[in-house]
Amino acid sequence: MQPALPQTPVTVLTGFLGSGKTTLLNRILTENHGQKYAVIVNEFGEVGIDNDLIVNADEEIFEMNNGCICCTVRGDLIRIIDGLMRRRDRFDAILVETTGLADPAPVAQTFFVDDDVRSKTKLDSILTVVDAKHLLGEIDTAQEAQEQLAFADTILINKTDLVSAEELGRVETRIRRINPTATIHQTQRCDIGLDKVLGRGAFDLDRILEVEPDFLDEFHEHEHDDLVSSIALVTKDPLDPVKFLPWLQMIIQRLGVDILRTKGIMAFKNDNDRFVVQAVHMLVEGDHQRPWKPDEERVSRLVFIGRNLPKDVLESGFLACRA
Ligand SMILES: Nc1nc2c(ncn2[C@@H]2O[C@H](COP(=O)(O)OP(=O)(O)OP(=O)(O)O)[C@@H](O)[C@H]2O)c(=O)[nH]1
Repeated sequence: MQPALPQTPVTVLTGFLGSGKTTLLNRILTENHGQKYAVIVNEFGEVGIDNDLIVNADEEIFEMNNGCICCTVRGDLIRIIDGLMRRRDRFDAILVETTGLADPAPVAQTFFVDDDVRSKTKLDSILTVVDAKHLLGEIDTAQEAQEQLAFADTILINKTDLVSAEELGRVETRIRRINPTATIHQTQRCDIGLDKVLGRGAFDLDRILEVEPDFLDEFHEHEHDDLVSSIALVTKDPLDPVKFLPWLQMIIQRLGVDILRTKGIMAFKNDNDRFVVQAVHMLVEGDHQRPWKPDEERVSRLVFIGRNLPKDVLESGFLACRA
């Protein structure tokens, strides 16, 4: 008889839109900790961008774009893990980054209710990243954000540079009302010793059963905020940065309450580098990322995620920024 292989540890990385999950993932993938991770990334919206924002590490990265991970969990996630497990000598642990709008319960549940997955993997931790600046404005309307906190065993209160000590205290108090036991760390740009968040065996099934008594039942119901949708804008024509950047600023100032998240990879005229724009509500960042590769098609992709987004206005404004 073959000796049983050790179960591969899995970390589920969750947190509301724009909280800092990819920032943490990039840290994990670039720091020198001697571990190799297989990464499963799920994102909201039909045009994939997250995969392009993850550092080009030598890791195995799988994208799941077709819908929300918590809804497709029975199919895609199980299939990907099954495929990974056939190559389990190539990595030490698995990271699953969920979309900002995912309920982590069905994701975590996969590691218990599917026999094959359960025998080969072990849920190590549900790690939730929080945007200290935006949490209090979002938490009452976003059921998913509450679920992400309730299920966490470790919480990073990130973006502490954007709030006062008093605001930070209010954020922590609110989190404690939802989850009194998780370990909480405060971070800027998710700067944390990785030994504090990975491989700690922090997941506690008994506690989860207290939060969600039907956690191990086969069909776990969960709800989404159906008003949140995404709009993807794409063009192969180069954009003029002198038109595009002020337009984006203006749109985000005007619609920033409803636009939860903006992400884009832009191809500007006479510019050999990819330009990445990101915004969480009205806070915008933009920078060159890396040169376009010779065989890479120079396509600009911009995704807005939010409520009541005026598609026609966004589309015509975007196309008017062509050089
Ligand atoms: N000021 C500040 N900005 C941060 C910090 N951490 C991350 N950001 C910025 O916040 C934005 C969102 O960060 P991401 O890591 O992409 O967030 P995410 O949770 O992966 O986003 P989604 O996957 O879209 O939900 C980016 O523009 C980051 O540069 C921080 O500590 N302080």
